[in-house]
Order: sequence, then C-alpha cells, then structure tokens
Amino acid sequence: MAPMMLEDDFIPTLSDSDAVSDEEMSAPEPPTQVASQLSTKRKREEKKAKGGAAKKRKQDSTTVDGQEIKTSSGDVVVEGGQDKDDDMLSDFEFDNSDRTAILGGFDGWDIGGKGGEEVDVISRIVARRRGGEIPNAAKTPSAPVGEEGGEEDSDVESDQDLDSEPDAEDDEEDATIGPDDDDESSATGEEHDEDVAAPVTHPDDAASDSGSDDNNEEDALEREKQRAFFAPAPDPQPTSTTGATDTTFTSMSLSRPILKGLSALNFTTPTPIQKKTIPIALSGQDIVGGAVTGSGKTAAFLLPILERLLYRPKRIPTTRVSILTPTRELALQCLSVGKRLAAFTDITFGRAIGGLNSREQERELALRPDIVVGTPGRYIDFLRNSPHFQTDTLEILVLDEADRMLETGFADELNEILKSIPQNRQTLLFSATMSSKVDDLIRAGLQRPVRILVDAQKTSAAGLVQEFVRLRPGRESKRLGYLLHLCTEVHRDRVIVFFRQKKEAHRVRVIFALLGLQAAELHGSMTQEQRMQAIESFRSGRAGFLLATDLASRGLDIRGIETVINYEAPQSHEIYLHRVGRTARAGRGGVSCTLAAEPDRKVVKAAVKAARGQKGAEVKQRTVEPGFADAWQSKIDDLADQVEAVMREEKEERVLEQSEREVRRAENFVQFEGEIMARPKRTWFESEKDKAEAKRRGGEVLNGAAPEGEKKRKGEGKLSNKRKKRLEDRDERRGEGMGWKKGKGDAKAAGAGGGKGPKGAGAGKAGKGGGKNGKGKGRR
Ligand SMILES: Nc1ncnc2c1ncn2[C@@H]1O[C@H](COP(=O)(O)OP(=O)(O)OP(=O)(O)O)[C@@H](O)[C@H]1O
Repeated sequence: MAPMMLEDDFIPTLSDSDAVSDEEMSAPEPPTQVASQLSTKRKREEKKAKGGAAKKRKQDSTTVDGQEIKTSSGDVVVEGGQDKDDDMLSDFEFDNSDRTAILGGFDGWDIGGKGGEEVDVISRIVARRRGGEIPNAAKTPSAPVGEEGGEEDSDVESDQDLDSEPDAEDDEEDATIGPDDDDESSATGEEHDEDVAAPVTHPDDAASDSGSDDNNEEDALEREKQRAFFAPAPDPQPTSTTGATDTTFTSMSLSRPILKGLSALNFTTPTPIQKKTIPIALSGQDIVGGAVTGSGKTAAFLLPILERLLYRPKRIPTTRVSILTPTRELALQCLSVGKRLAAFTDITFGRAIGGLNSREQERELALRPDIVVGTPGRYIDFLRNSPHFQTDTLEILVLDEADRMLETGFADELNEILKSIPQNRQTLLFSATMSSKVDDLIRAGLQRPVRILVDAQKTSAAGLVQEFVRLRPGRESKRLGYLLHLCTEVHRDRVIVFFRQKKEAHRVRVIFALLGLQAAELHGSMTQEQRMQAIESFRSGRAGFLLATDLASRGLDIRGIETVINYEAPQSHEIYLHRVGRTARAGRGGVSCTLAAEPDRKVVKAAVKAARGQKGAEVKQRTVEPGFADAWQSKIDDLADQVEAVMREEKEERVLEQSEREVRRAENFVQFEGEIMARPKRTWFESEKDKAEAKRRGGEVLNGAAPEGEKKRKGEGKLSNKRKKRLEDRDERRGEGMGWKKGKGDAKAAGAGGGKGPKGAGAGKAGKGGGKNGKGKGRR
C-alpha cells in the first residue's frame, strides 16, 4: 500500500499561516534536467571554498552584532567573489588535538524499516506529471540575474497583510482510527512534534545586544540548591594495574556477554561519558548525565542496565526497566542499540511506542520483558488500558533527552508516569543539553543524583564546522533561493535540512522533487510508516536530503550525515545544538550551515558566542552571491503552479486512500464486531483539549509568552491589517460604550482624540488551534 498522509496534515502553527502565499508566484516552467558537469564558475567557487585564492587569511578582527571578535585562521568562505561581511562572523583558533578518534562503525538507526524502496507519493506524482520520468538532479539556473547588494523586496507582502486564518484545524489525531489502525499518535498523547515555533521574534530578542548570558548562569542560590541536591561525584577509580584511569570496557567489570555485544558493535573503548557513567550507574545511584551530541550516551545508560539485569532473578519474568524518549524514532533507535548490545544475553525487550501496532506491543508486554522502551503517550495508554502492563516492579527509569522530557509540554504525561512507578527506583537522566536546575530535576523524582557533565554546557561536537550564511535585510524572502544554491552547489549529499514548520518542509519537498533533487521529508504530519520509510530512504542514500522539522533534531543517529542545514534558526540555542549534532558524531567531522536573517539573530549570536568559548570550535561565514540565490528564487517562483498542482493531486490521493481506509475499517468491524464490542472501553489520559493546552503551554515556554493583550485567538497567527482594524474598532466601540457600528465621523473623532482600546484579540490560545472534543473515551 502506498504510504498516506494523515487526513488533516500540515497543522498550521502560528508561523504556518504567515508563509508567503503561493498566489504570489508566477507561471511554471519545466525544470531543467540533469547537469552532469559543474559549471566553470562552480568549480572555481569550490576551489575557493577549499582554501584557494578566495580564502581570506588572518583577519585581525571582525564584529558580530557590534561585538569585536578576534580571528585567527581567517578561514572565511567567500562565494561568488563577494567580500566577506565584516559585521558577521569570523573564525576561531582551531585546535583539533582533543578530538576523539573516529569511533566504531555502528549506525544506531537500523530498525528494520521497510527499506525505503517504495517511491513516495510526491515522487510518484511528479514522475506521473512527467510521463513516468523520475527526475534525478537539479541544474543550476543560468547566470545569476540578481544585482549585488540585496535589493528590497518591496513587492512582497508584509506579514501584516497576509491572511492569518489557519488553513485547517490543528489536528494531529485521526479521530476515525479503527481498531487495527495504530497510527494514532495524538489519540494516545503521543510525542510532541516540536513544530511550535513562533514566527515572530522571541521576546528575548528584543533585549539588548550585549549578548549577555546572565540568565543562563547559575546564580548563587541555584548553586546552593545544587550543592544540597546532588551527591558528590566519586573520585575516578584507578582501574589499571598501573593505577591509571585509562578505563576500558573490560576494566569496568562488565560481564562477558556484554563485552561480546560491545565487540560485535566494534565498540572497543568507552567514550568519556561511558567511562564516567557506567561505574556509578552500576552502583545504583541516580544520575543526571550530560555530554555533547554523538558521544555515546545511549550505551552509557544501556550498558550498566544490561549488566545489572544479567544478575536478576529469572524465575518469574518481570519488567524492571523503562526507557522513555520524546520521539518514536528515538525509542526505536534506543531499542535497536539495546538489542544489539544485549545480543549475547537472555535479556528481553518490549515496546510501548506510539505509531506502532498496539496489539503486537501488548502481546510483548504481556510476556513481562525486562526492559520496556517507549514514548510517553503510548506508555500511559498501556498503563491505563493494558492489564498486562505493570510498572510496580520497575527498578530503573531512564529519561533520554531528559531536558525535553521535563519541559512543560510533557509535564502532565511525565507526572502520570512517575506516580505509577515505585519511588525507590534508580532514575537516570541524559541529554546533550542537560539542565542542572534543581527544581526541574526534583520533578523527575531524583534522589541525591550524581551529576556527570562531561562537556561544558552548550558545547558542540569537536569535529563540527559551523557555517553561517547571512541574509541581509530585505533578502529574507529569497531564503529558499539560498537553500537551493547551497544544496546544488555546496552541500549536495547526505544533508539534513531543518525547518520550523511542517508545511514548509513539505512544500520544499515538492519543490525539490520538481527540481529533480532526491529528498525525503520527516515531520509529525506523516504516518509512522512514512516516517520510517523517509529515514530509511535517507539512511540508505536513496535520498540525499532529509527535509525535517525538529522532530528529527534530537538523538537520531544516522551514519554519514555530512551536513546539517538550518533553513531557519531554531527557537533556542539548545535546539540548535541538537540539530547540528546530527552530524559530526562519534568523533567524525561534519558541517552545519545556518541561514541567518534578522529573526535568527539571537540563536546565531548564541551559537557564535558559545563557539568562541569552546576550544577548537570552528566557525565560518559563508557568503553567497545574491545573484545565485535570486536565480534560484525566480526559478522556484516559476514553479508555483506546478507545486500547487502536485499538492492538489496529493490531496486527492489522500482522500482516496482515506476512503479506502474507511471501507477497510467498516469491513473489519463487520468481521470482528463481537470481539471489538466485547473489549473494555479504553480510557485516555488526556482529552485532546488538555493536550492542546499542554502543547500551548509548551510552545509558550519555548517561544516566550505573548504579552498580555497581545494574546491571540485559538489557531490564530499574526493579525492581518484588516483583522487588526476590526478588532481595534471593536475595542473602541467597547471602550466608548457604543453598541453600534461607527460612522465616519466617529472614526475621525476617535482618531483625533486617540483613546483606542487595547490591541489584540483578547484571551485565547497563542499556539495551535484547540483539540477535538469527544475523544475522551473510545473503544479499542
Ligand atoms: N564506545 C563506543 N565506541 C565506538 N562507537 C561508539 C561508542 N559508543 C557509542 N558509539 C557510537 O557513537 C554514535 C553516537 O552515539 P549515541 O547515539 O549514543 O550518542 P548520543 O550521545 O546519545 O547523541 P545525542 O545527544 O545526539 O542523542 C553511535 O553511532 C554509536 O554507535
């Protein structure tokens, strides 16, 4: 069966409705096909980029947002012969001496997904439109047409003029899901697709340009709290005969079957976080663990768990360990790593993962597997509805990506889980951006945890080169043109591109397909099958680009990702670190490239500042000649009609597939009516309304709460001028006690006298639209 989009996909977030409307785009033109040869110009550029003539050496200093930054190597990449922007970024001394050796060859993402061989809907539609021909490469548009020096896009509608009504209700659930349909993420309070980015400036952005990180620094009170809360870290154990601390897996007293598992994965030497964590975890203490992305945190918590489980009483099967992750993909990956490490043991695994077949998982859980790996929503679903799943025997709880799990958006779910498991468990929290804030950690029920922070906070991987492409004011509307230039000329393979909005990721996916670039998309509006297929297609190299939302920003371990492109900067420096951490993993090298316009300023600044303070971190400015981006942008604009047509066809296919599903469901119901009706009613932990509210709260924390009086109605994005005017008029009427429509004279008088009421649409949701009612209970 062809994969299918969820019925109401592309949930408009605040930002979705702010996208530049497609209507602006003009006539289509068939995309040019395969370009086998690089243009001379491109070759010249590549040469330059690789350290040729265009490399600017030894800049004494440059400025970032007014701050002077000393440069050392002057490795500024200049494309298209344009001088570097002096007010952007510079290099920092690159010292690679600390860089760990390239580690073993295990790709965590090997979950047995369906091979990615199936051609996805978009590729199929595009091929059909071309009479069966599947495009395979984009050609650089002819000579740049844009003039140097970012002209103003005066004809682009301002945000305020865009219609801010959402395209569709916020709806990640499939309310009509039948008993056999397990893609019911939202119905079970499944993972949160982190697609809650605000399109507007973060309130903090408005703060001074001083770049002060005072907020992030632990104040004295917090330090005091931490001293009382954390257990002192034990001294490193001298383990070798020489008394040195050069720990090996063998010296950590791991049992033979575990060592065999390690050796099968080619893990010969423990990484720093593994060295520090394993002995402490084996002693049963709670742990708050932090280490840079790609540094082996998964094995750091799995190994001691497996070792401990080897000595469990075996007579009665008992579930003793739960590992929770914020996304299904991460749960599957963790499961895969665990199974491989435990390959030579009798330790068993079960799943409580959203988007996968419930009954199959219930059957696994009924066998009381030693370890259950899950996502919070499905975990709670089983807690409530599956008589076979019991957590009162739990001895160890792991929260992977713990800072995310402790965020407001997950708070209710986590509380529900924590209250169902024994308090005297061991709790292990891990993340690359692990917070040490005591109040957060208390919520996780930790008891005198040991804090193991291997790397300084907010550190990026040692082998990462961070590039930034500055979009000057007025150039923001050409963002996609820049992306296309980068993806066809600079970072052309094994690239993951991050978007803030699902809708944009999808639109770009269509554009890539029309241009002949092999891409897969990954976001929360896809079925689990599609998600896994997308990852597999990227992992296997069939797709050179993965266009993703922040759903993919944390934890995914896909081997060989060379580049991470941030189409837009994410909402926070933490998410930035997770995103760019998809490359340069396990001691390897990698590049991140962030398109940085004015709204991205805060995160870019934070990234540069953090890199400045990090020994060996390499930061580069990449300058793209505006003409290249313009040429691509106009090519993209010319494709507008085709993009629309493809999306229309896709929608039609979805409707068709949906009705087929309905028919299958009805048939299924008729066939198994007795069994279905006999099942106990399933209860849901949170109503959709609660969930939407939790999500809104999460979004608010992430994006900063909208100031009072500027809060928006449910599902509403920025206010259009028309709507603003209407609301202002209403407020005026209210303020003046008028119960009728104002006449012209009144308007004038009001204008002259001022006295307008408060702006905004009053109370309501700042985030996505509300959830559906009537989902509180159902049958399974
Ligand atoms: N001791 C080791 N020797 C060799 N390779 C290792 C070792 N430990 C882990 N790896 C490999 O390092 C890679 C990164 O590991 P892992 O996914 O656990 O990182 P992480 O720290 O959890 O990253 P993130 O913060 O992004 O989730 C994986 O491909 C894994 O196979």
